[in-house]
Amino acid sequence: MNAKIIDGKGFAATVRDRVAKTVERLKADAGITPGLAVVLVGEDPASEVYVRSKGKATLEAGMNSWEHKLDADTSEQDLLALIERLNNDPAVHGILVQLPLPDHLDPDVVINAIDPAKDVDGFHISNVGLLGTGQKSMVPCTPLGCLLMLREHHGSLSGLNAVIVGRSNIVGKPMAQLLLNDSCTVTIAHSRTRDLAEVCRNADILVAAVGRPRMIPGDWVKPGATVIDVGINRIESEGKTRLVGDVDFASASAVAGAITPVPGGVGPMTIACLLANTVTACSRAHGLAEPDGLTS
Ligand SMILES: NC(=O)C1=CN([C@@H]2O[C@H](COP(=O)(O)OP(=O)(O)OC[C@H]3O[C@@H](n4cnc5c(N)ncnc54)[C@H](OP(=O)(O)O)[C@@H]3O)[C@@H](O)[C@H]2O)C=CC1
Ligand SMILES: Nc1nc(=O)c2c([nH]1)NC[C@@H]1CN(c3ccc(C(=O)N[C@@H](CCC(=O)O)C(=O)O)cc3)C=[N+]21
Repeated sequence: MNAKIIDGKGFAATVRDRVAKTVERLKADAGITPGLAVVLVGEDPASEVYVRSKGKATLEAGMNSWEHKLDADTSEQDLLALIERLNNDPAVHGILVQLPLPDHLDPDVVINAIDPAKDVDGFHISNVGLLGTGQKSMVPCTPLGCLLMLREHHGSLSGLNAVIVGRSNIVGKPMAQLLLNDSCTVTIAHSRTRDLAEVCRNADILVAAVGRPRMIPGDWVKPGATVIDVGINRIESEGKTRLVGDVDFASASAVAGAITPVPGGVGPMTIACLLANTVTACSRAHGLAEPDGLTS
């Protein structure tokens, strides 16, 4: 193995520490405690795990945390009523509605009901538009975490060829916007892309956000490239479930210059950035200076 392993877990601990220090300052100087409300509809086991770890991380950073667990058959009206209540609650600075939602709920309607200033996921159309035009917004946590790791590793990203595999609204598209804002030359690939292997081989920065276990092998990776593996896939191996990414780590790490592992890469950074966004939202709500190094 030649690649440097980008330690997302370690970097996330640093970000969380910075968040905790900012929270302490907000409490001491302004008497404000940032607060995050997470809404979970239904009983998806993976979502329950994420929601629990988000709640734990929020409390550890010294912030207030609220979990709203609703039945799988909750009506749109009831969910929108809860969001309205959280929008109007001054103690709540961030609202996250865990995705995916049950099929009878339209995620666009639900997300766009969140006050954009409290939309710590950065999924509201206002935030998407602000990011797309290079204005101050709330930035989606997973792409923000990837960007912070890339900047930490490379310094400037200007002029680098970035290829993102995946065009979802929550990962691929905002990742492309952020890398474009940092002056990368950006290609977004997806399931209809022709000769994906060749497209990937052109990447100085390769971001995989597909949801297919170990889909990207080492011979798609340009020697020395930086590989960011967003994929979180649960697979059965030797009678146990384990997590693997969208990149075949064994072969890719022999070629890449640097690579994020799964677990311990992008996932922990996502949670750290959620905390960072909550503190940013709180600071903006009170007209206070924003914490340094925690936004795009
Ligand atoms: N670490 C973290 O914090 C997070 C991890 N994830 C993980 O990241 C992965 C992606 O998530 P998400 O963006 O929500 O997924 P989506 O399913 O919404 O999007 C997947 C994308 O991959 C593309 N794709 C599918 N198959 C292929 C293929 N064979 N070749 C090329 N492209 C393909 C799809 O193309 P098309 O549009 O053409 O269908 C689509 O654009 C998942 O494993 C998810 O669990 C997600 C969020 C946070
Ligand atoms: N509104 C919304 N916002 C999200 O940000 C959101 C969402 N919905 N739905 C689901 C995805 C997925 N996601 C992850 C967060 C942390 C880890 C994480 O911490 N992973 C650990 C491993 C955790 C484990 O062992 O299961 C790691 O990669 O090391 C993974 C995935 C956020 N998402």
